[in-house]
Amino acid sequence: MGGQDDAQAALDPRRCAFFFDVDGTLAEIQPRPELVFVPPAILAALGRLQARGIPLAVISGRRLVDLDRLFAPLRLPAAGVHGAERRDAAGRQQRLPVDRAALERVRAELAQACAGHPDLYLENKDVAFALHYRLAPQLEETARRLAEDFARRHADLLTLQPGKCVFELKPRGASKGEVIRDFMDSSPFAGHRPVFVGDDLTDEAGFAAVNELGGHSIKVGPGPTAAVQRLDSVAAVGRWLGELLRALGEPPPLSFTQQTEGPP
Ligand SMILES: O=P(O)(O)OC[C@H]1O[C@H](O[C@H]2O[C@H](CO)[C@@H](O)[C@H](O)[C@H]2O)[C@H](O)[C@@H](O)[C@@H]1O
Repeated sequence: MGGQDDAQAALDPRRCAFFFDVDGTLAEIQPRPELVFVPPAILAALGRLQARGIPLAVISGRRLVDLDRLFAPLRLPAAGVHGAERRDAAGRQQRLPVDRAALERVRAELAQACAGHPDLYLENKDVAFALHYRLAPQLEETARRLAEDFARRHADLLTLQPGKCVFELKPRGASKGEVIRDFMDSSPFAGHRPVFVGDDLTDEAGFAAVNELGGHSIKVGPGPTAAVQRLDSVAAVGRWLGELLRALGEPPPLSFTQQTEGPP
């Protein structure tokens, strides 16, 4: 634990650029994707860090349009769909080139394949597809087989990305590690020490990237990881954000104060 404590103590927020995964990191996992919300105290903390000029971005499997809804009124630099969509700090958007007509054919084929399994939830992200089995855990193997089959037959377009109760088909070349590297080459991130906080398998590429760049990686929750520090929960991420604000001489949002200091 001493190593982790030292690593955390060494984090001077003025010298860092922060990258955050969303589901399971800044927001609690929910039974369905559309039920997710970012706790107000976390939104407030991100807003204050951004207002202080600390470079930060969210790096998510979700689409940019969904991220803007989740983080409103903030409009953060962001990568969506595991890095396939990007918006830099100046608001410029970029997308990995994809064959939309071919992806539409895949979507239709997947929808047909899932029609026999109404308890599987197929999330359509335009350039990626997520097969969710959270509400039907008995269908895990069915979802895995379907996703593996599609990934094999459409390997020119899509790559398999397993996650929490989900098998995703993401565009070839989409990687959280690559997108963090790209952000680190651009203003206002360049010259800072990258810190990435995430919870899931897709985040391991991000942990590897920041480790290689001499940065700091933080895994939320249990499970094997390349990250060098661990936080227990979304609430712990919230308290950690509060510590960053304290280091900047700002009071943490009220609910973090209550969580960290306990009853009066
Ligand atoms: O990279 P992230 O920001 O963590 O996004 C990963 C995926 O998150 C969502 O699915 C996950 O969260 C859902 C809501 O809590 C949960 O129901 C599901 O089981 C999880 O897999 C989202 O729906 C995906 O599109 C994201 O790629």
